Amino acid sequence: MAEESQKWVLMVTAQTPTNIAVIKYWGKRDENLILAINDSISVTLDPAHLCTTTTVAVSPAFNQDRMWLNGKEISLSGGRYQNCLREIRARANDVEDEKRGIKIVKKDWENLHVHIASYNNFPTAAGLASSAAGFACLVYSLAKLMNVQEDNGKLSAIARQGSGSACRSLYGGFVKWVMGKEENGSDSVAVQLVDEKHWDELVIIIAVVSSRQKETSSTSGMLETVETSALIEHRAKEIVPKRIIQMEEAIQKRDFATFTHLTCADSNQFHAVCLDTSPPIFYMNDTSHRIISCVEKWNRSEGTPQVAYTFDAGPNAVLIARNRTSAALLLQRLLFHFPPNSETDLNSYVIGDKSILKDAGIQEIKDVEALPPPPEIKDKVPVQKCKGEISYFICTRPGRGPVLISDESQALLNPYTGLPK
Ligand SMILES: Nc1ncnc2c1ncn2[C@@H]1O[C@H](COP(=O)(O)OP(=O)(O)OP(=O)(O)O)[C@@H](O)[C@H]1O
Ligand SMILES: C[C@@](O)(CCOP(=O)(O)OP(=O)(O)O)CC(=O)O
Repeated sequence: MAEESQKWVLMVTAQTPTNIAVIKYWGKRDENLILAINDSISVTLDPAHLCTTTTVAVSPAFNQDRMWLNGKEISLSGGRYQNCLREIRARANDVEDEKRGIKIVKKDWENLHVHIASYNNFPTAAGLASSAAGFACLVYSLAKLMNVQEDNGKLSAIARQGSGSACRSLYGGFVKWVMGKEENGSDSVAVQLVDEKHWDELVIIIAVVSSRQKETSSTSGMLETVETSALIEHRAKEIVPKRIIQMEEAIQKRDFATFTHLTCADSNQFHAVCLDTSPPIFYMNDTSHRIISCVEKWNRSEGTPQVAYTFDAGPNAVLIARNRTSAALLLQRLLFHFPPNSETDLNSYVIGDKSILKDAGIQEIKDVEALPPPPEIKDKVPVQKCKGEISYFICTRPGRGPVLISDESQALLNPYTGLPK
């Protein structure tokens, strides 16, 4: 280590996407290593709309590992953070910054401490998979800082130990988490099925459902399911393996009808095993059910599916439309059924890729008010409008995997002090 200049701070900043499973992970065979009881498949969401940015720094001046999440210091003492930090440190290599005269040799990493600052550009712990983007970004940025020479597949096995779903955020496009067979989890890794350009006409609309409900965390929920549900074993052993094969084929062929059938069926089965848990776990609420019925009615009336729905451990709907035209028609339907509260402006009600709103012919609130009932419900009275049940919509698309951010102005830590800016 360059003893003469004890004050240097070396930093790396990275950005990592979140992901939504279309074949769900639910249930572990090892709680500590986070090993799943079935394979899962997800789509990575465009980091332009939902992502984590993390800056990691090392300096001989730091006397302990510290982390700030969304500006607030949090403890790193939890087992999941410790497992990720230990696994990354064990793979660290020599790092040299010749210009600044900094040299860290492999064994120095055992004694050097890190500072971590992370920011989610979407609500944390709100059922939008912040832990997935968060742990993927933590592992990816630390690996770059410490010159870890492993590919993203190997890094995914470390991110997995932070949160299972995080392993799938190491890649863009469609990603499979292979559950693996090894007891030490070395073969429980993420693999990219196709990149984000393969099926780029898909449009994703997330309905963030207003909810004051206290939810059961995914971690404890899936543990209770494995312990008490009679259905979960059948799902993991018989149903999911077949669906994984079919889903991979549907993705390769861009077969939207099969994709929709599998995505909706798997989401519904995941919620069915939650209901089969004792005590039962309710993640979806009445609003979620209303969204399902709106989509089901529309898909049925069209003959060919226009949109797939999937729900994680919460009431929020993730709706995957076959193309921009279907996405615009979907948004019209969603805004018809779920108009914003009078105090909410349209600009903050539909966020992300607002061009979908334009395609839907909606520029202002009066355009929402003027929306006619969708034809598939026209003759069925009374038409139900549920004002204020949705907090907001995020329009996005499949996106890329992690990237390094070289623009230092975007770093979250001060380059001289290593403390949050
Ligand atoms: N940017 C981040 N960096 C590191 N850890 C994070 C980050 N964001 C979230 N986390 C961790 O994830 C936890 C939140 O995970 P939790 O599973 O409760 O919510 P979620 O992932 O947003 O929702 P869900 O899993 O239901 O989709 C936080 O308490 C924190 O420990
Ligand atoms: C419903 C899910 O979103 C469950 C995600 O569970 P987590 O990855 O959050 O759980 P832990 O591994 O205990 O951290 C489905 C999925 O993402 O596959």
